[in-house]
Amino acid sequence: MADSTIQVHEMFDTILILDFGSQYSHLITRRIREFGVYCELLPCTQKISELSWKPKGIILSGSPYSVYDQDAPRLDPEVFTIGVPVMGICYGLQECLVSIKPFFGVQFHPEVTHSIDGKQIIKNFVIKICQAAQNWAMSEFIGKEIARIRAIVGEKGQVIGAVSGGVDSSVAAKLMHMAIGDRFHGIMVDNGVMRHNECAQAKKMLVDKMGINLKIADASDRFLGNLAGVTDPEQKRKIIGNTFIDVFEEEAKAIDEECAATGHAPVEFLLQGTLYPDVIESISFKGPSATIKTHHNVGGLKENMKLKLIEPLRELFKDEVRELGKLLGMDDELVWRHPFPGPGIAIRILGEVTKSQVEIARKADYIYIEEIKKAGLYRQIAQAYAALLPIKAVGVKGDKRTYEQMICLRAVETSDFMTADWFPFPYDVLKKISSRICNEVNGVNRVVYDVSSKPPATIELE
Ligand SMILES: Nc1ncnc2c1ncn2[C@@H]1O[C@H](COP(=O)(O)OP(=O)(O)OP(=O)(O)O)[C@@H](O)[C@H]1O
Repeated sequence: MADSTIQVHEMFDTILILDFGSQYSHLITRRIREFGVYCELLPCTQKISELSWKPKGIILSGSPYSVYDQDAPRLDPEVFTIGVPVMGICYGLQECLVSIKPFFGVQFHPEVTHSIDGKQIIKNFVIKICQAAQNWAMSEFIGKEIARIRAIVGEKGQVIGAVSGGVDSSVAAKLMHMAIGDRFHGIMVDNGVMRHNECAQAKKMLVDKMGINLKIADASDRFLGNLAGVTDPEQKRKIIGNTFIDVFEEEAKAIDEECAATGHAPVEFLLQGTLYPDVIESISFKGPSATIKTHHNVGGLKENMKLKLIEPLRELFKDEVRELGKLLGMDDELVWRHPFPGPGIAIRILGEVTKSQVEIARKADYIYIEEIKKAGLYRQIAQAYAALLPIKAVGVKGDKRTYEQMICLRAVETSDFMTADWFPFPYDVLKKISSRICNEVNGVNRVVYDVSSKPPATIELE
């Protein structure tokens, strides 16, 4: 993003959290945002003199280190000289003690929900002591972000972006549309392994209702052609990833040529729906010798695309993106959609991915999700899908013996997708789903429910 443009921490009073590597540091950020104050997390190695902005207050996080460890991370002493209140948590508190400067501190984790009144302690510090304004709200963010995008892109700039139909890229695309209209060119790639009606629905919502300039590139035959004969999960992912890049780059080139032919500026920017957890993951302190990993959302786009990244959601958490989606007029269906992997149904069909296998998996998945929604359980479940197991078993339909494949249902509850439990469905719901799938999906005579937690299983099958 261009350095000269105004950043979010310049638009809102901001609390700075310096991260010493505690696994809870991101929770401090969440807690502060929850009571309407903007905050950002930076690694503890951040030099205060190199900050281009002034925080309203600084919080020093905990750490897996002891302050007595030889390679323990050290605080920049300037933290105490810029005239803002400082609060230390655990390790952060001990760092303050070493510095013998005025500060506030606690020797426990107020940010975790188990700490009684922990949130209140943080709130008192941020609002009463730092006097930070409680104006961090998505309704405020929209206008400011649109102004920021306009400043970055300029009067004539053209932007492209991959839109999956998921909440992140859709919200990012909508913001772009509001900021620069049809100078944003969205590309949705139909990879042949999307869910039932997915592209048509996305078109209805994003193009017809929200007015986003979105092209749906039908490359389904190309993807399925490249996947023919492939059964290895990693191979499948790789093929889909590479095909995606090829298609996206071809479409981007076509848009660029069209811009040139119509006398418009060339495409200079690439929109990405990166969220704050990705940013935290890439910048948080992982020890003195750890290298910093950069996160790329649309991974693998070739260097020679030479596009500047534009990431309007990079300061937001998922629930903030959902709130934004609602404010921007997206319906609940889109805002609350379960995550869907880029390689789509291809990794939910074990073995070879063919058109007919995709049809079976797609239909079963549609019925499954429809019944989950009817039972009012969709929002309680973090992710649910039907997978196709290419093993055959004997069954009987009508008076006839069948020898057909199996559908495996998966549904999990989780707050962070790092660990997950299988969802305890009421029996009658499972019964209805199973009966509908066996009756309505040709080629299937058995339905099983996956009762494995993560770990040792993963949420997806491949
Ligand atoms: N079929 C597709 N067509 C166009 N872009 C896609 C497609 N699948 C994935 N992408 C792009 O890759 C990004 C990462 O995909 P991923 O499946 O990890 O979704 P995500 O990060 O949860 O975001 P979203 O909520 O937008 O789907 C998407 O945000 C989008 O930009």
